[in-house]
Amino acid sequence: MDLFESIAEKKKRKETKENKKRKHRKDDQSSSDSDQSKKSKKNKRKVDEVDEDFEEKSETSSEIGEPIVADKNQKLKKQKLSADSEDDAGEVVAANNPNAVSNFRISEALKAALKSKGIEALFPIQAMTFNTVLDGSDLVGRARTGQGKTLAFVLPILESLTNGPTSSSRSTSYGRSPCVLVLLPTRELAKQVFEDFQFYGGALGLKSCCLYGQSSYREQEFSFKRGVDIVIGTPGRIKDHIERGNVDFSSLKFRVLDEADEMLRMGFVEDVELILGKVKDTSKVQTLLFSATLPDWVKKISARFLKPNKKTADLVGNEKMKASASVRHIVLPCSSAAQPQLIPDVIRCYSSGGRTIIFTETKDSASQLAGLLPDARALHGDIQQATREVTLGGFRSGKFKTLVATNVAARGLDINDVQLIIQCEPPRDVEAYIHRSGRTGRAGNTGVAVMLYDPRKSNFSRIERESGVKFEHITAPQAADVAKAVGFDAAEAITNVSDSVIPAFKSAAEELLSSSGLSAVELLAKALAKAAGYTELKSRSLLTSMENYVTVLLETGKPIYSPSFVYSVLRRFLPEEKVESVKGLALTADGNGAVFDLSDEDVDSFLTGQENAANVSIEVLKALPKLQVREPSGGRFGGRGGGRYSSGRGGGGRYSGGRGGNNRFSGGGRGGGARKSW
Ligand SMILES: Nc1ncnc2c1ncn2[C@@H]1O[C@H](COP(=O)(O)OP(=O)(O)OP(=O)(O)O)[C@@H](O)[C@H]1O
Repeated sequence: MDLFESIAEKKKRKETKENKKRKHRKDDQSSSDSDQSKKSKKNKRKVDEVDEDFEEKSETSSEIGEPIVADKNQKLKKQKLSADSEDDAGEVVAANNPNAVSNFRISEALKAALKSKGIEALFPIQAMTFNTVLDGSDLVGRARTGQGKTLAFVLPILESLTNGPTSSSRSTSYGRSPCVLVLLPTRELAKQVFEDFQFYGGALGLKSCCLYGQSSYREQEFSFKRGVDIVIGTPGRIKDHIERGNVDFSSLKFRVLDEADEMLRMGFVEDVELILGKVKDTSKVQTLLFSATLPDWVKKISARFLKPNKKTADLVGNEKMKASASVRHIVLPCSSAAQPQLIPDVIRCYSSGGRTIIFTETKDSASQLAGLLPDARALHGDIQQATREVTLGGFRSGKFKTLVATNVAARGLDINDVQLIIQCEPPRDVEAYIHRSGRTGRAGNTGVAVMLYDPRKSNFSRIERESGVKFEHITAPQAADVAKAVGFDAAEAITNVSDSVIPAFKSAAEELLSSSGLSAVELLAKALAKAAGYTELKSRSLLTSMENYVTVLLETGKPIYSPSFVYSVLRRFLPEEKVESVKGLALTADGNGAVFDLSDEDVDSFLTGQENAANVSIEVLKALPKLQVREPSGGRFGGRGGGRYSSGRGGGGRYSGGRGGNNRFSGGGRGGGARKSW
């Protein structure tokens, strides 16, 4: 959304969106207004908009196994489908679209289940790997976030068990042992994948169960006693059941590691290895690994679990862009103190009225920030499981629109209408950035990912380099931006108030008009601001996004090599307490200046004071210049302290400043620090 879109343009955009929704509602009248049917609307959009050229992707992970190459000639023509001829549309999809479900060995029951979700064609990763899995190969699959990797293993496994190679040897007796095991890194993701297996597997008469911490052992033990086909869960609880002798994984036919790189990381790999090792004859089990990120180190470890003739399907390959290509990747300079005031404005300007997920590095900061933000809840590992489930359920159903989470929500979670991701600081590693920003812009939708950073402490150039993202640089939304973003909705809210209120409020309105000394337009502007939740609008600085601060540039006519020199210059003509009040001091990339924030009431003393200091110039900035990036000092991502300055190597980019105008400044990125627990 262009921040500077006029209200009229926004009205037009909203009407177009409403018309589209009405059109989808017409097509989708049968579906109940559940999250699933919202997904089917999204899926339907996907089918209507299918227009994929299959190119052969160069394989980076060919060492992991023989690459699967899509049929070079598979070209899908643009589907111009009229929404009201739904059945014809289905035939049209089948005739022209090689990815149409009917072109794959998928049973009628499973086709019907897919159709009920609005799925009539497979996504590329699914189409590329379906036959490989159904025909019995081990597989490593990589596709960007939100590209349908879950069904890429769900569908062929279910078909194999009911109509394919493993159907004849599958037990259907009471008390049977499971033949499929799916391991995931978090409870929420385990529940989400379980729901897919329960829905699609249930359509084929298969039983699934979900195992994760702080859930009832008894129910799980009953499932095992009755017999279950598919077990989905997190390693800790699965290991517990093995140690209690409740479940026998010796005759598994499928082992799946979803978010495989996370599952093979320190802290999981030992349990994963113990669990997968329960299979008696590994020649009889198919092992599938999927993730949007597969760092080089995964190849070595995964070789322990995969057969020599394993296959690879890699839709990311050598492409520079590893993160979601349907997301706007934005960086915004902001001190941690300014975040609670800034974030509500970023949400108003960039969430398009949808859901927002905010990521913090620690559980405490997630809880604290959630407590400071309107309509927000926290999700992290210290929260009781029952509360976590209520929270996530409430977020999915729209009871509240802002979720503040640690990395427990970074991977896999597929939640409808997440329009905005905010990261409070650059994450520890590029994989976290890719997965967090991938909670939006899924299944063909677009989204926005805003990463806040402190120019003095942060360095995101490595994330930019390793993710292939070219960050869009902005500064804090200013009053005019916020008014533009919320003005339309506020105007609509006032327009929608029933005329029946006018007689009751008319005299108060006339009294207000005559006594306020303001014009009708000025009073209405106040009413709009109040309807949007604002009683005042403060300006924000460009460097730290602090309210009632401004950013200034100091130059001395010669190069400036360190912040301490700047403080010594300021002390020549300002009292100590004024010098100490300076915030966020950073050096410009050209080495000739320094920028820092001042409170509004101190600006005059700095500007007049400069006349008493030779060759010193101070000016209030309308936009940030390129800044020097603080290099991490030591370790994989360096420490938070120390660190050298270098002329902005990374992250230099153009940005649309809060007050408009295009200027250049370079980004910073956070130094690392110990791995945070979730
Ligand atoms: N063939 C399809 N047609 C339409 N929608 C689909 C199709 N396959 C999956 N989807 C939808 O796409 C969304 C993303 O799917 P999924 O969560 O499996 O993505 P993913 O690649 O696993 O993402 P991540 O890497 O973040 O885990 C889900 O809402 C799913 O229902």
